[in-house]
Amino acid sequence: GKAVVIINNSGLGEVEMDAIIMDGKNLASGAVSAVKCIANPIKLSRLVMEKTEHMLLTDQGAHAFAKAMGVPEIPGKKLITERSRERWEKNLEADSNPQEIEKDLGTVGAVAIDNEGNVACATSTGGLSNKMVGRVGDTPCIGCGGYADNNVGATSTTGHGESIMKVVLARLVLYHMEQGMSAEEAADTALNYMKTRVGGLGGVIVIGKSGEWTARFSTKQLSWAAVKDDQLQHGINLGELHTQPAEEALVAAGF
Ligand SMILES: NC(=O)C[C@H](N)C(=O)O
Repeated sequence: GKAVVIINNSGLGEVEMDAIIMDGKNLASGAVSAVKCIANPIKLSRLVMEKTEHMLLTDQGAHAFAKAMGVPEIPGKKLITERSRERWEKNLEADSNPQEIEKDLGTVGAVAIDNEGNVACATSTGGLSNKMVGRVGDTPCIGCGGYADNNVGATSTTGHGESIMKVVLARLVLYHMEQGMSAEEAADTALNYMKTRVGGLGGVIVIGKSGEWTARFSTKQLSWAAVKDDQLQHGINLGELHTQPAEEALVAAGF
């Protein structure tokens, strides 16, 4: 059997977030795990990267650091959407399947390249619904939730965290690119390995050092968008691809 779950967020309904950011130029990175009441965990991760000698701060120490840096705390309830609250409640029912990651839509990731060939990645998540208190997922772990190296490219991942950690998914994608695969081939090969080796599903966004990019996933959907030369491309389902001027999309979104 499984270990007895003593403390579970199922009872608390609170949000604990993990995040990472990485700079491909010097392999610097910063991460936070198990933080609550922080509006922008990636910004806090960036402060860990830029203002400390360390790479990952967790829980109480991360909060003390946030306070010292003047990062305000927000009410935890502000981080909870109606949809995620409903899911949490549904997962409390005896016949529920909280492990189902297909609907864990709280993870946000980004990869980028500038005109000097510097790449970077960032990932932020509330993790899996109804997880144990103190459970840290893949997202803040370097090489799992993300990795960036100017010599290869950058990746940000989403999906079943425990599976992602087993295969060190972000670094695995970049490894395949180092071995000569295209970004797309590398993403598919790594995701397929995770599926066949440990039965885990997920998605990755990838950018190569020469600017080629891809969004690939073994889950049913992945919401992705990319901007290049003022053109916006986006999709959700397999094979879905829309293109429009970025300017037009920004106006439509109210910016
Ligand atoms: N939906 C997600 O991406 C969850 C995240 N990878 C985690 O396991 O914490």
